[in-house]
Amino acid sequence: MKLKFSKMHGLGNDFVVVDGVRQSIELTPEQIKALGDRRFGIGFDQLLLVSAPERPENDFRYRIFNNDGGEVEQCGNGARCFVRFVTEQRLTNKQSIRVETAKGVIVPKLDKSGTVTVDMGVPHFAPAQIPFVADKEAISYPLEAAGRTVEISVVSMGNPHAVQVVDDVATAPVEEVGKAIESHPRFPERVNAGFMQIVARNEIRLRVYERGAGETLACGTGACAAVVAGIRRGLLDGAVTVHALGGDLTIEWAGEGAPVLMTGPAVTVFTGEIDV
Ligand SMILES: N[C@H](CCC[C@H](N)C(=O)O)C(=O)O
Repeated sequence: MKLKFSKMHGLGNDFVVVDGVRQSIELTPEQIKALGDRRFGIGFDQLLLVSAPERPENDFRYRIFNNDGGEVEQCGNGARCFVRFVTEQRLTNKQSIRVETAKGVIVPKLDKSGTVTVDMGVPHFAPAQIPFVADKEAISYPLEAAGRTVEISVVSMGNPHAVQVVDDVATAPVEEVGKAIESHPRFPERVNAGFMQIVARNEIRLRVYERGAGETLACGTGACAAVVAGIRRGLLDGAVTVHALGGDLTIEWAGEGAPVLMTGPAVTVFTGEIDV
């Protein structure tokens, strides 16, 4: 079968985006892993599948697969690429679209300058995916990982994040500690591990060891989770600039019960087709 796709990225977090509206697509986890291989396949951090919505009031459905083949609930950088994709592919002429995900509806908006702002929904702090927080929700928790005790905040943006504050992201043990946190027994569905350096009350540097993909150049939901954790810890306020390895995002959160707004770029590198 010929699979048409776009290769895209949000700050170097890269994606293969597939139109599942005009193509009927069924990919197994093994096929997704093979497509994601950076030597033998196309290569990506995540594969994004665009399809028709289940409810009439929404415009699209959005399925997200890490390059380990596993399906997950949410992807922030992918949401920005999603709206650029459906616009470029003339699947919609709307500027702002309602997109169904596994954990609720997000609303990406493509503005004239090509920047995208996404309402990423309301963060949660005792998600069912992470049972140990359910009965004693706190701002942060001690966690034994890779032979050391770290203090993590748990934030769900639909997908789960464990965020810690470090003195300097450049020297943070992201590979060793991130890997240990990602597959820690306290996270039965695994977790994304964020390492945040506070630069100012409206500025952080962030690295994320992503569940199912390893460290990426940027993580949109990770940036949302880090800013929410920083605000809850009393370290950040207002609109926060997040410096990821691949570039900058702006994250805004007005506090408990409010949605998180993420603004940043989305780039199409090339389109192609491949036999699967
Ligand atoms: N690795 C994540 C999915 C991709 C999230 C990231 N690429 C983003 O931009 O939010 C997870 O397993 O929950």
